[in-house]
Amino acid sequence: ADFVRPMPTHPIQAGPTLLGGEQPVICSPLVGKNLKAIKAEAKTVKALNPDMVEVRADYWDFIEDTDKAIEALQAIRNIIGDTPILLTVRVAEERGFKKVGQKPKFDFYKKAAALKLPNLIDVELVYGADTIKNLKKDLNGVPVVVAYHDLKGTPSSEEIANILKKEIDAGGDVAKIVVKPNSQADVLRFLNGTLEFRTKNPAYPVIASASGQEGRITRLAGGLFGIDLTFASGVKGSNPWQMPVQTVQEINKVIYPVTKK
Ligand SMILES: O=C1C[C@@](O)(C(=O)O)C[C@@H](O)[C@@H]1O
Repeated sequence: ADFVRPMPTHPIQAGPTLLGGEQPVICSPLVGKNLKAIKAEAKTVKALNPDMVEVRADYWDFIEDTDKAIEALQAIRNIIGDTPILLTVRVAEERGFKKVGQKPKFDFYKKAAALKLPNLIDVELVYGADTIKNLKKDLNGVPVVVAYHDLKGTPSSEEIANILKKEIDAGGDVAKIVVKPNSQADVLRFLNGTLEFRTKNPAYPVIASASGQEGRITRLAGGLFGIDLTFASGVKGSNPWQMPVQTVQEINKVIYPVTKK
C-alpha cells in the first residue's frame, strides 16, 4: 500500500482545504497593522497560494472597533476568494502583538462568524471550558481551534497529549499547542506528545509547532507525528521560525507524497 501519514479520522473541510488530509495544511499569517498594509499583504499572500490564511487581528490598529474590524476582514475575504481563513486575536500573554479586551475580541468573533467570514476561529485554553463553550454557542457553527502556548519550554509527552485532550473537552474542534524546545530531546518529546494524542484521540485535527532553531524541523516533519497544519511566512511571518510558503510547499511534496487514487 502507498505510504500515508497518521491522519485524523474526522478531518475538517475548510473551503477547498481539508484540515487532516494527506498533506499538512500550509497556513500563512497576515500581520499587517493598518487597512492599507493588510490589503497589500493579502494580495501578495494570495499569489503564493497557501492552503489557508491566518488573520492575526491582534496586530490591527483598530481591532477594538468591531465595525472597522469586520470591514477589514471582509476586505481580506474579497481579496483571497475561497482561501480559508483562520481568525486569531492572540492574547498578549501568549505572544499576541498587544493587549486586546475580551469583549471587543469576542464581539468581533461573533459578528465575523455570523457573516461566515472565517472558516475557523482560534481561542486560547486559558479562558477555560465554560467561557469557550459559551462563546461557541454564538459562533454560528464555525469550528473552533483551542490553543495553548508554552513560550519557554516543552511539557512532557504525556502532558502535551493531556493539554490537547483538554482543549477538545473545552469545546475545541481542533486542538493546538505551540512549545519552545531547548534541546533536541525536547523536540522528540514534543513530537511524541502530538503522536500520542493522535493515537489516543484519532478523531481530531491538531495544529502544533515548535519555536527556535531546534524546533524548526517540526514545521516540516510534524505531519508524520500527528500535526495537521504548519505555519509558513508570506510577506512577514508571525513567528521568526516560520519558513517561506514556497519552501514548505516543495518539502511537503517530498515528505507527504499524495497517494494515487
Ligand atoms: O499560535 C500560532 C503559532 C505561531 O506562533 C507559530 O509558532 O508559527 C504562529 C501564530 O500566528 C499562530 O497563531
